[in-house]
Amino acid sequence: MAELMQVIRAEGMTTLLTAVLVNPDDKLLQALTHAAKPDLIQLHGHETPERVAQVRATFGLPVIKAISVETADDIAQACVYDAVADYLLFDAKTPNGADLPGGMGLSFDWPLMRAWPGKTPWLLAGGLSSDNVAQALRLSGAPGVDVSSGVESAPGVKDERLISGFLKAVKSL
Ligand SMILES: O=C(O)c1ccccc1NCC(=O)[C@H](O)[C@H](O)COP(=O)(O)O
Repeated sequence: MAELMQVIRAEGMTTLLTAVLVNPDDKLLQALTHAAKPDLIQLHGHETPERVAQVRATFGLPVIKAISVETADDIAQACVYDAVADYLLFDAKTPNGADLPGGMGLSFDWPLMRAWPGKTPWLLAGGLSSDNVAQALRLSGAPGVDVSSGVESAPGVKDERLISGFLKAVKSL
């Protein structure tokens, strides 16, 4: 973690701590927000717009709602979260039966995001790396990005060299 913070500071960036959770109940959220004091909560499961609003109101933190995307219809249906979540994270849909709903290095068709009509600030995620992030930003029009496995040297192992390369690729645009 110390090395990671050095890399981020060396790139002249600040950090916010985001708690990423899948369909959490209030008990888990209570324990986590108390123990880790995150700056944001990311909901990466099947949370309804009502549940997103409830989490926001109950815990007093900004909420990022992840939207799983495979087709244009998935993006159109995300309108129900517009102005409910503080941020939306458009991520690739994982296959049925996958172990995780995110962090799998899968991409979706980036130009589909050009049809997103919402007003909520949003991020693009899914299969990004220093090699493709410029193209992803250009094709999707995303105002920001999120990355996980593209900066890992092995599953779950973040790599400071890959993180630095990713940050440089984004900052050079
Ligand atoms: O990253 C995980 O391991 C993960 C596990 C369960 C739910 C969500 C998870 N990640 C959420 C993210 O926001 C990832 O950064 C996003 O899915 C992009 O991942 P990747 O395609 O590996 O860059």
